[in-house]
Amino acid sequence: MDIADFSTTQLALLTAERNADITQQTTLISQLPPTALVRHGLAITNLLPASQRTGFGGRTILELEPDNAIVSDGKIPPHGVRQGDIVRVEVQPGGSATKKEKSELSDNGVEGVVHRVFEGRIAVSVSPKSDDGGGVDRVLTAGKRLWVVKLANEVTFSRMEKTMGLLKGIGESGGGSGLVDVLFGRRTPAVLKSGYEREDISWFDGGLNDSQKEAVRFALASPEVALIHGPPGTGKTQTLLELILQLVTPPPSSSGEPATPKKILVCGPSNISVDNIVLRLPAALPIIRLGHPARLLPRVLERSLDALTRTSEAGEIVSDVRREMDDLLSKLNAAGKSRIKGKARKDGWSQVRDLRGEYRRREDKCVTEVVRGSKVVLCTLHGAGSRQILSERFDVVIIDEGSQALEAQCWIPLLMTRGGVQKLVIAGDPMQLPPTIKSVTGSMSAPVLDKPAHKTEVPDSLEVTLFSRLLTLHGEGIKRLLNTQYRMHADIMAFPSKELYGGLLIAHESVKEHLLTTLPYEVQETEDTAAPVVFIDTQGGEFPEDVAGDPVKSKAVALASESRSNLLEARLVALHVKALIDAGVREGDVGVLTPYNAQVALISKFLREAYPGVEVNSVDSFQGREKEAVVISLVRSNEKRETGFLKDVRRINVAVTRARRHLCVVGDSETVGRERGFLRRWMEWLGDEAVVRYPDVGDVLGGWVAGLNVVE
Ligand SMILES: Nc1ncnc2c1ncn2[C@@H]1O[C@H](COP(=O)(O)OP(=O)(O)OP(=O)(O)O)[C@@H](O)[C@H]1O
Repeated sequence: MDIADFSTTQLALLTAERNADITQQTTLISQLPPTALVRHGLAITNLLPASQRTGFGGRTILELEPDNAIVSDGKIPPHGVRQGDIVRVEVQPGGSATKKEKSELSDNGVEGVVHRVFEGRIAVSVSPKSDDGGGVDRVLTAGKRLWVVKLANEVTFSRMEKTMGLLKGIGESGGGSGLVDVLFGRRTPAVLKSGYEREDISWFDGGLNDSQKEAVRFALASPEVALIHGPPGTGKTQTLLELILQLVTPPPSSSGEPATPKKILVCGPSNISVDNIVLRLPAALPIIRLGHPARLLPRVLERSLDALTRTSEAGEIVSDVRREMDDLLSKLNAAGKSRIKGKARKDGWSQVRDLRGEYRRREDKCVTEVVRGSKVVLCTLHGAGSRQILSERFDVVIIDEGSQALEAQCWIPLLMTRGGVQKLVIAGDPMQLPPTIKSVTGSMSAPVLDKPAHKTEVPDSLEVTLFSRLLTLHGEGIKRLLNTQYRMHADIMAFPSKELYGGLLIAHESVKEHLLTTLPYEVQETEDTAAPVVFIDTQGGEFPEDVAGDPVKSKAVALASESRSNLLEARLVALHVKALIDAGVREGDVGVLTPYNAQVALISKFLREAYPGVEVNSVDSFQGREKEAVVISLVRSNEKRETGFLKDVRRINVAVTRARRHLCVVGDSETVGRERGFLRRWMEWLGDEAVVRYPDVGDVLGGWVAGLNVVE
């Protein structure tokens, strides 16, 4: 495949995606009133400044609280702003503000990352660069109510574009390193050409199953590239942990010579994917987790740059500068009579800027020392482009959850670090959901599996992941399948295994027959708790879907807000949840999943009061997680037999494979089964293998509200 062609196409696709992202966000922000933006999870209104201090990297941490004149309990009302989101803090426009006034307020705001979200407080971290224009000061001294608006994350795009630019340069100059050539099919991977020896390995984790051991062996032996295919619950992370330990503490060679440990960069598409590994690595291993402290799990912070630089000697000098800066900031922020004004204020801010520069320089030096001393560096794929590791050289790059990463993201650790990466190992599962794409481009945008048709074909959609492209390019020989899963009852696993994993999945002894009735606490045996799979079939048209959404004309807004729901089906779901909980299943062990956000909202409303511990979520947001009992609401039931979102087999796969001991599917087999292929076969399978119920609409309506104490 031509490298330059590939990167040029990627650049065009990334531009389209960036534009779609910005258009959607800005259209929503400019067209919807603040209340609707809050409802869409895009903003928090009515805030006041509470405090300001200096955080890691000289960032200003700005804390905001709800205005007590508006909220009586001191709590921020429900919102969708999460830790790690990129936001702008602005003076809140009044109800009658014109477009021009709104845009001025926006220009005067300041951008940052959400550092922490508490019930009654939100902390935003503003980098020195984005505060160069004095935005924090302007916002804080405005004396007005503030709001926080979520922004499209453009930084991610710039880094991917930069990386694709580098790749294009490599292509135009006629080729790359051994690894780059293998990744584009210009060279055959050595393991495919000459095979490899199955060496005896002394395992750190003796409990690995045979397929996991084989995957580690293969990844160690392959000089350039190895794919580890991990279907749901098969221990991808467990396998990668072993691989990491083997790479950093290799056994001596056969002649007794000590082997050179490899320096490894471990990445994942999300912070949580990286933190999951950090938490499971031995405490004695010198590792470092890079990343914005705002985005790391609290338990991971002690292995973060922030913590490790503080505890080093050089870190003490850095702390002195930080203290000096904080003193100055608190003087500048003083209100009332002691408020510094005029020239003194201007000089004060210029001194803060100088101190920030000094702080960063010292911190950089300290960071370089800490990174150099770590055998394993862990960060997001995006984070691998951060300046803290630009000058580091890594031997091996390991990517977890590779099927959820854009290919351009995967190139960041390979090209943005100092060069010389010899080997790439990717763990993933192309049968689960790929990264979410907003732009509609190319033939691959239809909900099909993300495989290019031919090995020389340049992918025309961002949905084609590096994992899948490499599989098409080099064939099955380049991957190893983890075949034993430790999550699902064998009946829950049966359909996905047969349809999507060639019937190769095995349910481990420990889970193969487990049911809700064998949970480690008491659960009554009922028709529901004794069944691994239940299908509540609403066929017959008496449980029709609705179209929900804000009455907004703009197409972008409509697209972002339109969703489907199904009121009667939501009631059936709630009834089933009630039956499980009445039998003794704990609320925290039950999850409700549905592809549609409107249905998530509806079911949440039904269950919130009675069962606050039951998690209701969209399928896409629940990927990577599990519950003992999962109830799936399929929503679609219409005369046109449209199935929309459900068509993507990966979405159904993710939904089904979240369940450990009990799966209940609620849906209309006539609508869903109309779709030829996978969906029809699924409906047939459920009809034959599950405990099937045909609900009566009268039963669902009558007496139900009183029974569940529902808040409608
Ligand atoms: N060899 C093994 N023996 C016993 N349990 C195992 C083994 N390998 C993995 N597990 C267990 O299986 C579960 C899933 O493992 P892990 O989190 O590593 O899988 P994963 O493939 O990364 O998960 P997901 O499908 O959610 O991405 C964990 O509870 C883990 O402890």
